[in-house]
Amino acid sequence: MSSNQPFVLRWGIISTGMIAAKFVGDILIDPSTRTVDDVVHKVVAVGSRDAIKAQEFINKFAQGDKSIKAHGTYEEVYVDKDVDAVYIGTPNTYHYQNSKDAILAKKHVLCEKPVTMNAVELKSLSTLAKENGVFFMEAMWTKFQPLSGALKKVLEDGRLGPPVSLHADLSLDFDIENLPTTHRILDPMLGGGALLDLGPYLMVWAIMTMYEHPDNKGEEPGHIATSMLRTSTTGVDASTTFVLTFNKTLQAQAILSCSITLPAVRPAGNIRFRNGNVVIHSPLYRPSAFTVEYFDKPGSGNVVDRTAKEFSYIGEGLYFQADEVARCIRDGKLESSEWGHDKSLLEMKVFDEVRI
Ligand SMILES: NC(=O)C1=CN([C@@H]2O[C@H](COP(=O)(O)OP(=O)(O)OC[C@H]3O[C@@H](n4cnc5c(N)ncnc54)[C@H](OP(=O)(O)O)[C@@H]3O)[C@@H](O)[C@H]2O)C=CC1
Ligand SMILES: O=C1OC[C@@H](O)[C@H](O)[C@H]1O
Repeated sequence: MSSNQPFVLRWGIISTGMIAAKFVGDILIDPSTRTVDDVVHKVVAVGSRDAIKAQEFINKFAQGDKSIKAHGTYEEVYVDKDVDAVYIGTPNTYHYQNSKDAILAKKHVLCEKPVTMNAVELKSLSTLAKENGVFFMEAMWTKFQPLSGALKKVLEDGRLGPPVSLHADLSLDFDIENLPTTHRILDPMLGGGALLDLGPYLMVWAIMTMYEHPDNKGEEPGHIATSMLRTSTTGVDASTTFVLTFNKTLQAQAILSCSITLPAVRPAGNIRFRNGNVVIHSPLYRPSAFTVEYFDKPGSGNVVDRTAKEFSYIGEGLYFQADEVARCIRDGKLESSEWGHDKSLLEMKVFDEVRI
């Protein structure tokens, strides 16, 4: 329960890469700027494989705050008694081991997407987190943006009827011809490729529009079809398309594409319902707007009512997921009800099947 004093969550940051910097920049923004007054975030430690890098990171992204400890190993963060929760921003293939080490040290964990490399790893972490009584969540920040909450309300009010199809495309041109093959997006040893990098966002849209839809009653897709194009250099997938067919309680398909060699498509998502459409703006990981269209009668395609909803906030919007972590920990929850282990597990199971 909230009291007059905000709940302070003390974070330890694992790694000093690009997204760790953005995460720290965001959680240090005054929560009142997003009308949040019940939780606040404090960075108390940064861990890098190199202590000098950790200190440089603090100087650059946390205004050189002298109260933040710079650790030269990740292990020092896990055992730091001042740390409540650990944020993991390492490459994909390290998520399992880093999360496991943090959980065994009894730290709560927010781990970057994709949470693990496969379903087996995730199941093991999920069990371990529960055994150790700690909160564990994939950093699926899109789910916690205000736009996602607003869309959920639109879907739940029932006026659109059941979903029929979702076409979603998240493409980003990484200019892979000019990247070293050791870059995280190309290197199989770091979990490179379009599916693992961009696929989690496609899954969040399929989950929001179909898996979570009240008419779906929690059923997983009954069929998955897939196709991949691989890079000639390292063999990771350059472009992947997969189709999830929800044929148990819904009669609906999510047609999902991602690419690391193509520019973004606009709009990035189109959800079709019996009674209308929802158009999602690009980029799918942080859309700033969606448009809801209603038909004159079911199935007609004749739009008679159109409403655009726009969202803006300062920073990147990575703090909304951190607020969820803080509230769950404050309230003694081991999982988020919005992005619990079941949803990450569905993502991992789908990815396992897509890669067969
Ligand atoms: N939510 C989002 O919007 C985004 C999420 N991501 C996710 O974040 C993760 C990291 O991506 P990003 O920040 O772009 O990656 P970077 O390459 O910029 O940073 C990764 C960091 O991980 C640490 N690290 C540990 N082991 C290795 C290794 N063997 N090789 C390279 N780095 C290593 C390093 O920190 P140190 O040297 O300090 O130990 C490094 O700085 C990925 O899982 C990705 O999917 C990425 C971009 C955006
Ligand atoms: O999570 C991500 O979102 C944005 C992209 O820039 C990035 O490659 C990806 O990891």
